[in-house]
Amino acid sequence: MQTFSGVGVAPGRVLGPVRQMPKPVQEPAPHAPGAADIPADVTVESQGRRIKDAAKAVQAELRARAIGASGEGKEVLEATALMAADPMLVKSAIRLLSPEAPGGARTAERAVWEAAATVAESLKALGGYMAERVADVLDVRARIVSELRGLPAPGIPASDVPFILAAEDLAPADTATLDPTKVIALITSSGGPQSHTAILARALGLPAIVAAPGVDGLDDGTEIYLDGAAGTITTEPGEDLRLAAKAWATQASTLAAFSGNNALADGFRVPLLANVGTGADAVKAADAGAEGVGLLRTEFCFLDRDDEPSVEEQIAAYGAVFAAFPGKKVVVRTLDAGADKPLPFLTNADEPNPALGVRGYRTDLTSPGVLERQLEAIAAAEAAHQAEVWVMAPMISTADEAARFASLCSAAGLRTPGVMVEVPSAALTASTVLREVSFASLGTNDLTQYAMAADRQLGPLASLNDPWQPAVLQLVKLTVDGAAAASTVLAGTAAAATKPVGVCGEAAADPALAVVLVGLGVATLSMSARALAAVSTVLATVTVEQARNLAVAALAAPSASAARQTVRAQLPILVELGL
Ligand SMILES: C=C(OP(=O)(O)O)C(=O)O
Ligand SMILES: [Mg+2]
Repeated sequence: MQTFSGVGVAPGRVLGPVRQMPKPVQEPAPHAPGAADIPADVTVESQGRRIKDAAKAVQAELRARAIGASGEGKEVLEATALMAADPMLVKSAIRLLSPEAPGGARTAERAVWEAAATVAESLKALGGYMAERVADVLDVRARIVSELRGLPAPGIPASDVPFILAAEDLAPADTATLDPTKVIALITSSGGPQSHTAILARALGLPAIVAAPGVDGLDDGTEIYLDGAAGTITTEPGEDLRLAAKAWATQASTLAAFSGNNALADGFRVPLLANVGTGADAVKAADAGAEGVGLLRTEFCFLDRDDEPSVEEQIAAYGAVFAAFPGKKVVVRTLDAGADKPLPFLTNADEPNPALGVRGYRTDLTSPGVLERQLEAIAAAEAAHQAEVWVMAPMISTADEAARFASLCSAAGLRTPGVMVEVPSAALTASTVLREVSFASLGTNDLTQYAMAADRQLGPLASLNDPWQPAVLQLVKLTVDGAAAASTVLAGTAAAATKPVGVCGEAAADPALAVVLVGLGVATLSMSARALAAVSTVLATVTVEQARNLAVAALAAPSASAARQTVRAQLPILVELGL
């Protein structure tokens, strides 16, 4: 028996076989003309056959997976399968094997790599629908090269049986193909509690542990037990752990669904909203009872793009979200590109320190016009739907930035501008920042990383990267107090109404921390739809006065773990529900 420990980021106790996420495909070395790395018995013909066979094998595999898939996933697999046997790709790769090819003969792997790059370039130049196929060509290229090398195909492994996905870390793009009926839990050797692996796990309701060194070395098929609340992983689980997993499965299915009208024990209303990335997410969130959307991560609509989406494409993407929430609030966040979410048309991949770089609202400095076009699209989508649209900018650091963003919103006809408070300077100066806008939403993921100077993606810094850190709770309090002060200063003016402060960082999805946030004066909580039921069930057990007392206790604690323990000890429902 072996045990591993990491940081539990999504609760749940499950048992199952491990499947490792294959490592990303490395670019084959360029073949230097005249170099003797192609053995004499390897003929152009034999290499050509290898390429054809590899392309056919990839196509057959994708077709087989398409048969078992449905909806959007099926379409993607079918389109990629077609691309795999594209004669243009195979023929141009075979041409590059010849010693007469410009630059000399290549290895089969290198020939496929370069031929696909050329196909991708020409598709990109054609623009529109063709340009959207670039990602498929590059995916096919990686699959054919892996097949030639005898390595497993890149991406989330296909499997007929449910499994626990192990990886070093997951990129946001990997997550598009993750099938929650097959992947029952996630474990990673690196990644922090606020990394996108963690966010995804919570969105899908999958138990997850990050920063567990060694788990990326577990053999495929090894049976493990994991406890996502405790952050522990055990191989060769005994009868006691099997029973624990069974008990959790029974309990999880009995948690009451969210009623869609969240209130504390004394009737005090705290609307629970959802964090979404696409129209499909929004539909699921509405079905789960979300009272609106507290964070539409617009960059998630365009993560696979390397050019700016047109205004029409944006209108369609945002409209799909608004359509799911007629008459309800939808808070749209303008593009938050950079650091863990690069968008090639906005961010520079060579920045030495991307988390402190040109990201979020700051990309307006280097790519002027993109923000205005996005606001135009949001306003047009709003006009076509019934949702009550609020708009906020990510990574606002100063009152001047807030004022400029508000004037851009007003020029676009958007009436409710706001800011994310995720940079400590914005929390510290909330009383002036909030004078410029109508609301704030605390992004506790980034607020924690910047307050603690700890990269949110780094496993070894996970204990610093904890929103229970009293320093982070102080910044939440300063923001709420600043918003109240801004409202008082503006008393008697048209902008005097109380400026609401919500939370849309992952802190809101932790039911115990949600109680503290409400006690600190936060007006709304936004989270992945999966967390709504647990958070509302726990909030319903406290009055606003009790929540305030727990907030005082958490603020006074000397450490994150002491704050967590103090509060959890007062919330017996957590143990009852296994949270
Ligand atoms: C909600 C947040 O935004 P993201 O996780 O997308 O950076 C945050 O930083 O808390
Ligand atoms: Mg953020």
